[in-house]
Amino acid sequence: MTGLELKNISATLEGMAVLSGVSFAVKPGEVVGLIGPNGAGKTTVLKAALGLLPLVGGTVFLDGQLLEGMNAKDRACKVAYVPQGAPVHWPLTAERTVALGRIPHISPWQNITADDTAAIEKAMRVTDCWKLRDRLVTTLSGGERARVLLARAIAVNAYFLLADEPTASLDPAHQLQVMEILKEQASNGVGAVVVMHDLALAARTCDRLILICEGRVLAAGTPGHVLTDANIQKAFHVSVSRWKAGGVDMIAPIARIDS
Ligand SMILES: Nc1ncnc2c1ncn2[C@@H]1O[C@H](COP(=O)(O)OP(=O)(O)OP(=O)(O)O)[C@@H](O)[C@H]1O
Repeated sequence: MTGLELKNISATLEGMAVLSGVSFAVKPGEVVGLIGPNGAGKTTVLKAALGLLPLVGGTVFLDGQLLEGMNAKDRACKVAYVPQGAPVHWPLTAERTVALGRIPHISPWQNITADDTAAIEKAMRVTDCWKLRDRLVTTLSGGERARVLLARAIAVNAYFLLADEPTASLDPAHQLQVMEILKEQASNGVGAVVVMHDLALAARTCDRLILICEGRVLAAGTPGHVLTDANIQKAFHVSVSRWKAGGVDMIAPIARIDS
């Protein structure tokens, strides 16, 4: 597996240009943070990388192959997705919800195998939701549901994991845990792209950051290269404070800057 590569992606939604010439690649074994202000186009980038969006320009390659030339089952086995906001539509148990992650691997009319059952349990244990397995997902808290949906994506055993704000509704310990899980997935060869708004968490946990602003890549590279005062001011219209705590570089917004 060589990587997931977006080349010069442009997309228009309801007549409005949403992405313009977005290019970046994710390699197996790295965690890439996708950051940027609300409405910048981060979710749209993930949808483009999943082949869920008609593009007006550009190409997505998965392992050197054109994504649009691959069938849906193949794509779904290779790239897993954690959607934003932990939406759930059916009153399934948490375990059955996670089992949905195995669908791309199951042939029509085939029952789930011991491998599927093992993948489901493993994904639920690493995301700390095995104890929730018999609960209906519709009765779970937002944070519990978010962990179940992360488990569903991990259960796919895909080469790439695209997660849209998987830490958004989590308490501090579970935020750190989710990032640790993504790093552990990466150490096993998975390439992860994670959308996040917490710049300090992104800086300390991602190998690289891509800063999206108004549908374009404003900066890409190491957290130190991307999170400059100038880039943060341009993208987020805030000034930040930086300090070290317990050997960790911290960064927090301190004031809005009117543009
Ligand atoms: N289906 C759609 N039809 C029309 N416009 C859309 C559609 N989906 C997204 N957009 C617009 O595209 C732009 C980018 O949206 P996107 O969801 O990718 O932003 P984002 O960076 O993920 O934002 P956030 O941080 O708020 O989640 C926004 O202006 C949004 O209103």
